[in-house]
Order: sequence, then C-alpha cells, then structure tokens
Amino acid sequence: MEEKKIIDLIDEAIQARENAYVEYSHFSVGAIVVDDKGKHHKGANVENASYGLSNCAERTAIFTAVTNGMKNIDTICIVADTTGPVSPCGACRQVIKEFSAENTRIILANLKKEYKILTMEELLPYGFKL
Ligand SMILES: O=c1ccn([C@H]2C[C@H](O)[C@@H](CO)O2)c(=O)[nH]1
Ligand SMILES: [Zn+2]
Repeated sequence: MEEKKIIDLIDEAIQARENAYVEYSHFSVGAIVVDDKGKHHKGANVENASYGLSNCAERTAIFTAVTNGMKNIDTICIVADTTGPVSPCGACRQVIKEFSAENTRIILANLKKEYKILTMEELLPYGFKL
C-alpha cells in the first residue's frame, strides 16, 4: 500500500477517535475498517460504568462493517496516543481473525503517525479458527 494511502487511513482513524466515549480510562482509540468492496467503516471505543461492557474501537468498526455486509477485512487501521504503534488487546485480535483473509493488512499507529503493518499471523500466531 502506498505511503499516502496509509497516512490518509491513519488520519481517518484519528478523526474516528474524536468520538470515543472514554469516561473511565480517558484513553481514546480510533479505527477504520476498509472492507472487501473498498468501503470505509469507522469505530471508536465506547466505555461503560460497568467496565467490562466497554467495547474497543477496532471491534466497533468491525461490527459496523459486518452489519453493513462486509465478509472480509481488506485493511484495518487502529490509532491511539501511545509511544509506539498501538497494540490491540487479545479479544480484538481474535475478532479481527474471524474476518481476516490471506491478504488482510493490519495497520497499527499512533498520533505521531508512526506505524507498522502486520499480517494476521504476525498479530495472532496460532489463533483459533474453526
Ligand atoms: O487496541 C485497543 C486498546 C484499548 N482500547 C480501549 C479499551 C478501553 O476503552 C481503553 C483502555 O483500555 O482503550 C481500544 O479500544 N483498542
Ligand atoms: Zn480490544
């Protein structure tokens, strides 16, 4: 993927991050899923007073994309205010895997636009799939 497209996706995820509802952690995360038809779906983390009910940004974006008919993730871009590129939690890695294909790109980034692009196998080696 060309550099400009990557930076544009990071910018889009930074925009999505603006809508994060982070009453408890004050840690905002944004995500963009590009589906197999090239459509973009955004997500932000949405927390709850019952902490365990909180939903991560990447899962919000994936569930929205699936609701809109996505079968496979072409690219997912996740951004947070971290020292290096953000590291998604284990639950999200498993959910990304569910909708990943051979060529799915996973872009992890921070607000300084430092990023790394991983394959599913790199993000979740030996992950569970039926
Ligand atoms: O990759 C990540 C890591 C964390 N969070 C959220 C969960 C919680 O709302 C907050 C702090 O963990 O950040 C995400 O949305 N994505
Ligand atoms: Zn998560």
